[in-house]
Amino acid sequence: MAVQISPSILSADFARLADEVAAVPNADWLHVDVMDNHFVPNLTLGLPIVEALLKAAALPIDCHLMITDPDRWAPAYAEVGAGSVTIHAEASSAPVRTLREIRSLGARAGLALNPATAVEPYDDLIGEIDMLLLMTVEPGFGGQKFLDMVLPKIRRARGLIERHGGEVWLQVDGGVSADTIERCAEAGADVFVAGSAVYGADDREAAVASLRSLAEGAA
Ligand SMILES: O=C(CO)[C@H](O)[C@H](O)COP(=O)(O)O
Ligand SMILES: [Fe+2]
Repeated sequence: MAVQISPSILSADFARLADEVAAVPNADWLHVDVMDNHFVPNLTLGLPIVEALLKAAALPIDCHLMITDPDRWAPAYAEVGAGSVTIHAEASSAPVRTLREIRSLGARAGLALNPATAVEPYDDLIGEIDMLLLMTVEPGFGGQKFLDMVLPKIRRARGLIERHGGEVWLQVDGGVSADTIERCAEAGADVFVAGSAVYGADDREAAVASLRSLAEGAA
């Protein structure tokens, strides 16, 4: 279970995106939060900016779609070259079809669950995904406080993934920082999204390195 760090550009300076993505060369992924003002009460960016980022960024892009009707919109993100495309279970009416389509277009397929969504009903979907994303804040905004109540679900999700062979990555997103990352790693997460903890730091590269070493120490 290798630790991976995926800085979220939600907390970056949107007027200087190319410089901001270049500031984290030691990360594994670049986490891009697509929000539509419907599924969540915030509007960020969409396909044209993801396409521009794909040209500007050396890192693979991890697209987190917080949008209504991901069944309609998600495949396009895979088609333009995102390395990973994650849809919300709460928003999808045909997750099996959409996840298979994402995979068939060459991207990793992710399924995200809000803090109040139980993981057990998705046991049978584990074979259809490459990554399970557990939200550790309510989706919509960066800089929120980590929800400790999700820790038992991280543990249960890790058990479920292991029963399916252990190949699926377990990502946590929201309030992940030097104060909380060890708890997540101990519980079984292996991919860590961090927005404000990376882009709020003066030295972004050092913030990524320190999060990685804390997670590795606790895993
Ligand atoms: O999906 C998200 C919010 O919905 C973001 O990825 C997440 O909140 C990152 O920001 P921070 O690390 O500051 O909490
Ligand atoms: Fe996210």
